[in-house]
Amino acid sequence: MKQVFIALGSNIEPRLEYIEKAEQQLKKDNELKMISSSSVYETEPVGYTDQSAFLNKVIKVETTLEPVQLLNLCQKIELELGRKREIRWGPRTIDLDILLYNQENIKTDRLTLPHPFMHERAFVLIPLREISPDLFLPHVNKHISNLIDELALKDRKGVVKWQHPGGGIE
Ligand SMILES: Nc1ncnc2c1ncn2[C@@H]1O[C@H](COP(=O)(O)OP(=O)(O)OP(=O)(O)O)[C@@H](O)[C@H]1O
Ligand SMILES: Nc1nc2c(c(=O)[nH]1)N=C(CO)CN2
Repeated sequence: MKQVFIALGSNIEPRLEYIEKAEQQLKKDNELKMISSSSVYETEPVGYTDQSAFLNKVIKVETTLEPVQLLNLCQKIELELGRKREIRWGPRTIDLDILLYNQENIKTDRLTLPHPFMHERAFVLIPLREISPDLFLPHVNKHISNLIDELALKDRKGVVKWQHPGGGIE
């Protein structure tokens, strides 16, 4: 079994539904077991900023799927949930990014692991620290908490635990 972290994001309504459906689809796969799941965070858009706020979370899974098989599964779920590739870093019903696959380093046309931007994205690091507070990232030689400390304050402030408008905290 390989330990894998996956980031989920959505900024087209119903955002929470897209995230929950993607998680359910992943859980359905026989070769994948859900280990833990962060809270849902509401996050300011990064990169292309003229778009709605995202909901983001990070999950930890164990899987016997090879990295490319896991990417295929993630992309199949993105397609099923109506994901269209229009603007780079633009609005999306669902985005599934593989952050880490064991400690493997991979660089092919289709897949880069660890995810090339994960160490600089507050919307990834903050939920990731919630479920893996002692994580060390060999590819940047840093602990997760050091990476978060190094983020600009405004970037950290752009990531807040999301309150479901109907009541309880997610
Ligand atoms: N670790 C990874 N996880 C998911 N996709 C990856 C990864 N590494 C490379 N890719 C490739 O990235 C391509 C573009 O993915 P996508 O359209 O989701 O990018 P994006 O989410 O807009 O931007 P970003 O890559 O900055 O998160 C995919 O077709 C996929 O082949
Ligand atoms: N807040 C936030 N910003 C983003 C996100 C995302 O998931 N959350 N995904 C992007 C492309 O992967 C680009 N920008």
